Amino acid sequence: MRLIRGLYNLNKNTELSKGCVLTIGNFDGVHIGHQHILQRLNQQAKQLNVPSVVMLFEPHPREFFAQKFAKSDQNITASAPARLMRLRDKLHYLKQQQIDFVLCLRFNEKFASLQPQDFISQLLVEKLKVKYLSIGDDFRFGQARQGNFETLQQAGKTFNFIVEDSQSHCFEEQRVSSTLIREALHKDNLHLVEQLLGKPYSIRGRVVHGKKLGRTINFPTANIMLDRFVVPIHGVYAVKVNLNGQQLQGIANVGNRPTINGTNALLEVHIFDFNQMIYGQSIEVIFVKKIRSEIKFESFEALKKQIEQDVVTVRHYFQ
Ligand SMILES: Cc1cc2nc3c(=O)[nH]c(=O)nc-3n(C[C@H](O)[C@H](O)[C@H](O)COP(=O)(O)O)c2cc1C
Ligand SMILES: Nc1ncnc2c1ncn2[C@@H]1O[C@H](COP(=O)(O)OP(=O)(O)O)[C@@H](O)[C@H]1O
Repeated sequence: MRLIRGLYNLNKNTELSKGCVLTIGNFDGVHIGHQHILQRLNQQAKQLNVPSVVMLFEPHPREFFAQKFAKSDQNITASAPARLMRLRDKLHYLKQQQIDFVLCLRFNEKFASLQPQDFISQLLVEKLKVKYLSIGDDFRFGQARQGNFETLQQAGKTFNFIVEDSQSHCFEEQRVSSTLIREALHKDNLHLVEQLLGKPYSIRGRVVHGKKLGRTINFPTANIMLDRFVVPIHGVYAVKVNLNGQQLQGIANVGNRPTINGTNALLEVHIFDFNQMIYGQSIEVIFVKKIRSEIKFESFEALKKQIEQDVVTVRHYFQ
């Protein structure tokens, strides 16, 4: 899979010169609904003998508009939903789905105000030479969200490309969506989350240095920075850790660490029966079961006692 960032870099890929099959969306979570769409897209790619392309936007359009409204009127508390995953994780799963190209476009004022017809003629027809487009029937695009599914169907007839409704996928009679998964995470129903995602919920990242306090209480924790990523989970979890092809067990905390007056959100994992320096290495933390919420303890000593208990709980759970 190849990642193309920005339209400028599109022309450099000769493989795309004979056209493509395309789908457009945020693909937050790359859940089982998305997977159905991507499988169908790949089928069409094979049939038409062109590469498959996923077009996505950074920031997500809802994040862009939320920020824009927040700036223009301080009284409006606009907010976009927390993402299920960062771009790096999304790309990992899109690669697993054997997508040929991901086209990641910056969603800005200029893009938001494109006329629907320009989006179609300049982007879909001229640049991408789309042969087949899979899109939800609620998709809106272009200035003031004027473009819709019918606009694209009409354009398909004019410019000779197929437009297909990507259709909702249901799980136990509920439409699978990123919102449904966020709700299940909120209720700590990690089992349902796994069923909807088609894989367990996890976060990948590089281990960074922290305050070096963990080792003083015999609970060294590998820290993953979450930066601007507003995580949809919070608290203490039984986890599995993938590190260099090995799967280990451990316990993790996602939060601000109020006991030590932490300010930024962090993912910290103490790996069981493990004693190696792994700073700078990439790990994947798989969330298996929520143990408790994060608490502000009176002292670091009290926190240590609680973590000791948590470890007993998690070890017992894994047994
Ligand atoms: C299993 C576990 C549970 C934790 N629970 C809390 C908590 O409830 N409240 C809190 O303030 N910090 C909690 N922490 C975070 C600790 O404050 C943090 O790991 C410790 O300060 C070490 O930080 P360092 O890695 O920067 O040295 C928890 C950490 C772990 C590993
Ligand atoms: N069992 C373990 N679990 C997690 N990290 C460990 C473990 N044993 C050693 N380490 C190493 O120690 C580091 C964490 O120690 P800690 O004192 O918490 O420092 P920091 O504040 O930098 O995270 C990890 O980044 C890792 O390199």
